[in-house]
Amino acid sequence: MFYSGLRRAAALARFASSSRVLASSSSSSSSSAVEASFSARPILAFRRAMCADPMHGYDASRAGTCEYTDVHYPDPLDVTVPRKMQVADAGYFRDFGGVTRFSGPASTVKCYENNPLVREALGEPGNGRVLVVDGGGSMRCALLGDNLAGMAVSNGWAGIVINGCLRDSEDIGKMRLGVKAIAPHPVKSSKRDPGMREVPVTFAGVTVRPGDWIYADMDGMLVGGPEKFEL
Ligand SMILES: O=C([O-])CC(=O)C(=O)O
Ligand SMILES: [Mg+2]
Repeated sequence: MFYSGLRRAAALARFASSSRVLASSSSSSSSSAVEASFSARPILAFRRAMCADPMHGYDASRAGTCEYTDVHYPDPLDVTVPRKMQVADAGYFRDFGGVTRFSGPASTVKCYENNPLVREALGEPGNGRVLVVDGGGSMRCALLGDNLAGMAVSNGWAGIVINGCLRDSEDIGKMRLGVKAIAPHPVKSSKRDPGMREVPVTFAGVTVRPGDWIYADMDGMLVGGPEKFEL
């Protein structure tokens, strides 16, 4: 306890002195991009200072769901405050991919216990998109497996979010792909009923329209609308 208190105090002192250096040099014409980003990003600069401590191994440049909600989801209890983001219900998804932090514009599939359109979508160039599959929350079969997930990786999809199940979860966990789903299930889905592409889908307390930006990490999932957010 005592040592961690000292460590924190040292990190705070480093943060204070680095902010003084940056503040005094920011008036000069030689301000670097780092200094510019410091003034725009005090929270990230603070994290960077904390990270100078080798005991803290977290990512100093993180801009994840917590930082986005701090800025764009101002008062969680005041329902009259306008929101720029929707936040998915807690505990709805589990992370299954080898990547847990991903973002991109959504492409959507709506289907029920059938996955031909999931295959069709993942066979297209992903260009960093996130495939959002509303499988109606069925717990009776899997809408994604290792073959389809492998196609997603090869075709450049950033991630897949499934309101339903997947299989081959051990293999998917080794892939360079973000995947959120409800649960694993060993049974594959039918191939008879295609379902629908690029329609609005609603689950986990959020509505995703095609083109909406998805931000996902281990803390949750945000839907940011058609405009991409940068911190
Ligand atoms: O084929 C399916 O429907 C799911 C599957 O197992 C895979 O993608 O490997
Ligand atoms: Mg399989």
